[in-house]
Amino acid sequence: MLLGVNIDHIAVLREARKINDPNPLDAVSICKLSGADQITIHLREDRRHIHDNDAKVIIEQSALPVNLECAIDEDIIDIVCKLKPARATLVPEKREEVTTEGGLDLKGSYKKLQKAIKKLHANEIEVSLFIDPNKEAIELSKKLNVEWIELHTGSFANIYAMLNTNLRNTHHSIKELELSKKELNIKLQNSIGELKKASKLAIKNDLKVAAGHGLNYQNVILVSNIQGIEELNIGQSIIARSVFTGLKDAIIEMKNLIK
Ligand SMILES: CC(=O)[C@@H](O)[C@H](O)COP(=O)(O)O
Ligand SMILES: NCC(=O)COP(=O)(O)O
Repeated sequence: MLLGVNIDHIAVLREARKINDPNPLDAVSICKLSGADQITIHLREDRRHIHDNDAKVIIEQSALPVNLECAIDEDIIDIVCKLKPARATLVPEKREEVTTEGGLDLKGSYKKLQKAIKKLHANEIEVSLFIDPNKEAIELSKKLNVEWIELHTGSFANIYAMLNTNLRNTHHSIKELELSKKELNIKLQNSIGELKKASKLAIKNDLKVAAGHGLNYQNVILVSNIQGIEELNIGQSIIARSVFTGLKDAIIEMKNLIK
C-alpha cells in the first residue's frame, strides 16, 4: 500500500503565527527517508495553509512525486499547469469549510471538469478526482477519462470516531451522529461496504484507486484492508502524531500499519 503524506498541516502551524516557521519544504526529505511514497499538498483558493511559493519549491525539489490537490477554478488550474506536479487531484472547495466535506459534484461540474482535465493532460499531469464512494461517481470519472480516483473517507472516519473515541464528549461532537452504538455500528459497516463496492467498480473500469481524509492510526486498518485501494493520502493524523514522536517515527508507524 502506497502512502502519500499530506504536509498541509505543517503550513497550518506556520500560518497560525503568520511567520516563516515551520517550513513544509523541510518535511519533504524526512518523508522520503521515512518510507513515504508521495507528497500531497492542497493549494486552497484562500491560501489558508500552502502558498504558491510552497507548492513551487516543493514540486521543484521533492525527490518524491507530488500530488497537488486543487479546486476546478480556472485560475488555479492555470497555476497548476505551470507548476507541473506529477498528479493533480481535483477536489470540491467551499471557502467557509473547516476541511473538504465531501466528494466532487461530477454531474453539476461536468463541463468545468472536462475543460480542467484536458488542460492538465495537455501539460502531462495525471489527474485524480476526489469523489464520494458511489456508482455514479465512478462511472462519471471513467467517462471523464482520468487516471485515478480518490475515495473520500471522511464520512467513514466521522462514524468511526463517534463510535470508538471520546469525540461525542467534546465540543467537536458531530450532532447528526449522536446515535446509539448499534446504529453507529450499522452505519460503519455500510460505509465500509460502500468503499469496498466503489473500489471494486473502479478497478473494473481500469481506474487506479486512492483513498483518504480523516484516516488515522486507529481507523486506517479497516480501509487499508479493502481490495483494490493502492494508495492512501494521510495528513492530519501523521502531523499530529509527529508533534510527540517526530515526523520520521510518525510516518514509519503509519507505513507499518498499512503494509
Ligand atoms: C482534499 C483533502 O482531503 C485534503 O486536502 C485535506 O482535507 C487536507 O486539507 P484541508 O485541511 O485544507 O482540508
Ligand atoms: N486527500 C486526503 C488527504 O490528503 C489527507 O487528508 P487528512 O488526513 O489531512 O484528513
